[in-house]
Amino acid sequence: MQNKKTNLASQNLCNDLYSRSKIGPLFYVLSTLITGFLADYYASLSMPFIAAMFVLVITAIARLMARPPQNTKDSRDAFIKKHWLLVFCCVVTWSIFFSWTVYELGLSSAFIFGLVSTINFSTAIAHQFSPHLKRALFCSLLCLLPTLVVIILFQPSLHVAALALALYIPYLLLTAKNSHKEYFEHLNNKLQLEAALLEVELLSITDGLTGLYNRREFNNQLGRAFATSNRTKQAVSLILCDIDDFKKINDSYSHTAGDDCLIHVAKVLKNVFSRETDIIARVGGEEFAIIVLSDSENSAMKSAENFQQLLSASVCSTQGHEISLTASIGVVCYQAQTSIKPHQLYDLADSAMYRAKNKGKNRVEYTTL
Ligand SMILES: Nc1nc2c(ncn2[C@@H]2O[C@H](COP(=O)(O)OP(=O)(O)OP(=O)(O)O)[C@@H](O)[C@H]2O)c(=O)[nH]1
Repeated sequence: MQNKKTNLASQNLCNDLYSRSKIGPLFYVLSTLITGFLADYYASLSMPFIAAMFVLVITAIARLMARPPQNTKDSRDAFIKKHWLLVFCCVVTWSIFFSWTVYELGLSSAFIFGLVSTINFSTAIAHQFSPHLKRALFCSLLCLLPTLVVIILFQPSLHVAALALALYIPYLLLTAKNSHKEYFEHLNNKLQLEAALLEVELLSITDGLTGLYNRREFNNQLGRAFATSNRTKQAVSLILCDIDDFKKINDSYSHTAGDDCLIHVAKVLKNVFSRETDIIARVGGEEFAIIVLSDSENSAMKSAENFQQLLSASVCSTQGHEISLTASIGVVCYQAQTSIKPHQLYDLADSAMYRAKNKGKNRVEYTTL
């Protein structure tokens, strides 16, 4: 269960990293283009500008194309590492390009535009990628610090901008930490809700005592089996089985012992009807139904007889008693070409089962269509 939750969390982290990373690369490319235009790098065919554009376009394509894997934890971990490497590449490229622009031009329209872009990028990284807090903070600072250092060392006229940037850093660190906390609170709630929904879904289709399907789900499954049979032209057999003299068991040993007997019957049924396509349901108090797909009439009959013999040869040990059980069983086989409805098949199996009761119980009766 814990493992499943960890897997779901890691899949969510992967998917979120990808979806939050989709738009960012385009802005790096756009901002570099505009800064380059404002700085007049087009006319001078500036090499740092061309190199930055080249790297940013390539990493943008790589970020968009590397979709999150859906299988193993190792492949998800590898995806996260690779994706972060690409984010790192974008940030370093922009950071070097803009620091160099600041170094070359000082105060200019390219500086103002680039500075706002730098603040935007560092904020977006710190918040959008806050699930991976350390990496997010590292890249966010990597975006800001080189520009800050260049301003301090080489552009004394821009020291006010450096002061604003320096003041922004602690604010960024604190809010990123909050985003990280909120992300995991939200993820935890989401996973808990999904798990609760799954549990409710499971409860709505199973019988609480035996863990088999309940009557409602049995009806759904029978409808589906009919549809499959009509499509594939394979036979569907329906087996109904009713525990004999169950009232006596309850009366002689207690209702709890009766419950244990029902669990015991479910176990024997699971042993006999163990194919993946076999559907076993508890359709009444001491009544069970089995849908056997793609089976010949004979083999469904054989399985039913096998179950009847195994059950009568077994004992249910409960509360210091060894209780013997038998069942009366009715079998009917549906061929796709026969024009009957699922509920009519059920009635036919039911009447076969009552024939077995009337003929002395602990036996299998078969109805031919
Ligand atoms: N312990 C237990 N008993 C149940 C449960 N559901 C139904 N029963 C009991 O199953 C018994 C069924 O009794 P009957 O319908 O008379 O059938 P029977 O005694 O098996 O007799 P035949 O069907 O003729 O063999 C009743 O006493 C119900 O109370 C359950 O979940 N647990």
